Amino acid sequence: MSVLEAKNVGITFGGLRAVNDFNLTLEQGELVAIIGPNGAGKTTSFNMLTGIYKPTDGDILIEGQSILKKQPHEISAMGVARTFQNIRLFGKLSVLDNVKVAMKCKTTYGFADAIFRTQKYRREEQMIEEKASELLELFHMEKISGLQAGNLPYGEQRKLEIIRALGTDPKILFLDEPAAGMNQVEIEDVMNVIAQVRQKFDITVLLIEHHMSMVMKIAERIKVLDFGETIAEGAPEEIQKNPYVIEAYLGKGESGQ
Ligand SMILES: Nc1ncnc2c1ncn2[C@@H]1O[C@H](COP(=O)(O)OP(=O)(O)OP(=O)(O)O)[C@@H](O)[C@H]1O
Repeated sequence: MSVLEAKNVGITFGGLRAVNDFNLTLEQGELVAIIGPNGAGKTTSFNMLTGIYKPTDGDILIEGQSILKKQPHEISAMGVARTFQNIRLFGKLSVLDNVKVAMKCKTTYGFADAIFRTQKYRREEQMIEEKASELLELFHMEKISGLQAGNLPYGEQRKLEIIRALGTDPKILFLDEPAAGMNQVEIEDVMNVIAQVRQKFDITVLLIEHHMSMVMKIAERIKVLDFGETIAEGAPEEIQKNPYVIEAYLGKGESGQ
């Protein structure tokens, strides 16, 4: 069974057809990218796939189950995690606490357990602390785990967002422009992080990215949107040669960033 299946999905805002006839199948462990010019419908598609927007038509299945009637937190519990275009960390909290907060959705203790610090509460809190520390170690951030997240360099904040998303044990990770605003060194770093995520966690990754050189290197398959329509889908080498893509996107001076 596919991890995710979007069938003829579309959404209309007022009179504007933002995404039309969007179809996508993700298999376990795949890394797929969505690209397209500004306003093409990439983020809107992400928002539908993660349950933030309800499509006007079509269906979205995660492991065979429709998400259309589910709330975002229920979809998250089905194994969906995402990062956003804009950084959404708790700037005043430590790096470690940021990861721990993201993992709270995995706890089963109640309010009373927390107030009375029951054994269940202490056991789960310790498990979270250990797992968050392991994740930070894996991505070489353990030495800065006590620093305030808001004081980290930009690239490290973006990396921390990916680690937070991983803390929820996702089956599918949606990354919305993980390399936005990064310099070349930071881009290389985030590419390594994504490669490591796939090696160590066997999860499916769908990403939106404007840095074409990065997309071409790491994606196995690319879907290209333009004015809400899919204009091409295929392996990076096919996409690079596709005349519609060149006209819509690559030809507008956004390649090779
Ligand atoms: N909540 C909304 N209400 C009305 N229109 C919207 C809404 N969200 C998106 N749109 C419109 O839908 C279209 C697609 O926008 P979207 O943000 O998905 O594009 P994008 O490909 O992610 O662009 P960018 O690369 O600039 O982030 C745009 O015309 C946008 O103005």
